[in-house]
Amino acid sequence: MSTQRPRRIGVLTSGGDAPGMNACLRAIVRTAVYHNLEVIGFQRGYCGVLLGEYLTLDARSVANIIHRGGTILGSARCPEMHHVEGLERAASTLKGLGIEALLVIGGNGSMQGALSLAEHWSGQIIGLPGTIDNDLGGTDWTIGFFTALDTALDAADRLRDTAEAFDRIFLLEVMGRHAGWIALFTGIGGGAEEILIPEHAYDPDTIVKRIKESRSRGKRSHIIVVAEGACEGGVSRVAADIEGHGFETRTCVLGHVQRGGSPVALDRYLATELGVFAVQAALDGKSHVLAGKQGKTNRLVPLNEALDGNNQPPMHLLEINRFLAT
Ligand SMILES: Nc1ncnc2c1ncn2[C@@H]1O[C@H](COP(=O)(O)OP(=O)(O)O)[C@@H](O)[C@H]1O
Ligand SMILES: O=P(O)(O)OC[C@H]1O[C@](O)(COP(=O)(O)O)[C@@H](O)[C@@H]1O
Repeated sequence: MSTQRPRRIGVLTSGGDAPGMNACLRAIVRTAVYHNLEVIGFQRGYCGVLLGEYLTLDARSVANIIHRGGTILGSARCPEMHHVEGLERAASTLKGLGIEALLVIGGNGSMQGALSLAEHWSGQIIGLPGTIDNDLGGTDWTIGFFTALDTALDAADRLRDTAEAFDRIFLLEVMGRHAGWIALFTGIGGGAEEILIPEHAYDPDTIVKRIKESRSRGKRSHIIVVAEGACEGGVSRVAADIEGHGFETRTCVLGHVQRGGSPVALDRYLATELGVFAVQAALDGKSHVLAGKQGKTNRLVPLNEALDGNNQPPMHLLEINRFLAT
C-alpha cells in the first residue's frame, strides 16, 4: 500500500463494452476533480496506453454521458498486452505521463491485464467490474449486466407472442461465451421452458424428452434460452438436435444489441457508486484491488482473489425452472 496520495490518475475502458461504462467514467472524473486530481483517459483500452493515445478529462468532458451506452473513451482488445514488450511499452507510457494510479473498467480479461501490467509498473491499480456477462469474482454484480438482461428479456417477451400465435419452438441465443448469467436470468424472468448455459452440461435427449412431455400435457409453444457458449456448435446445434426429432424450430440470435443502449437505473447506480469508491480507494493508497459490491456494501477485493473464482450463476434456478415451466 502506497502512503503518498496520487496527483494524477489514468482511466480506461477495456474488453467488451458494457452499458454504464460512461456513467462510471463520469463518477470517476468528477470525484477526482473534486479531490484536485488530474485525470488522463486512455483511448481504446490498453491500446491507448501502449500507443500513448489519451485525452485529458475534466468535469465538462463527462457532461451528459450518464445515460449513454458505449464508452466515450472507446474500448478494444489489445493482444500486445499478452507479451512482455507490450507490457513494458504500456508501463513506459504511464511513467512518462506521471500517472500514479490507473483505474481499469472491464471484465476478467482486463483485470488479468491489470495484474500483468503491475509486474512492470509500480503505480496503484484499481479495477472496476464492467462487463455484461456478470462473471467477475469479488462482486455480486457487474456494470452492464442489468441493461443487457433487460434487452434480452424484452426479446424473450416478443418471441413469446409470436411463438404462442404459431405454436412454435423458439430458440433465443443470448451472449455469454463462458458465462450463463444473462441466459439464466432471461429464462427465469421470461418464463422460458428451457435454459441452456455453459455451466451445466448440455443433454439433447433430456431437452427433447421434456418438449415431448410438455406437448402431451397440452403446451404448444416453447422458448428455449441458449447462452452462446452453452454447448459446442451453439444454438444451431441445439436447433438441429430438436428438429432431428420432427419439431420445427425458429432461432433468434440476439448478438451485440445486448451490449448497447442506455444503461438501466441499476447499472447507472452501480457504475456511479463504484466509480466514487474506486477513486477514494486510490486516494487511500490502495492497489491491486477490485472495487466491487457485495450485498449492499462496497468492497475492495484483491484482484487475484477476484480472478480466482468467477462469479458462478445461481444454479438452483435451473432446478426451480423445472417446476415453474410446466
Ligand atoms: N493474461 C493477460 N495478460 C495481459 N493482458 C491481458 C490478459 N488477458 C487479457 N488482457 C488484456 O485485456 C483485454 C481485454 O480482455 P478480454 O478478455 O477481451 O475482455 P474482458 O475484460 O471484457 O474480459 C485484452 O484484449 C488484453 O489486452
Ligand atoms: O466483442 P466480441 O469479440 O464480439 O465478443 C463477444 C463477447 O463479449 C461479451 O459481450 C462480453 O464479454 P467480455 O466482457 O468478457 O469481453 C460476451 O458476452 C461475448 O461472448
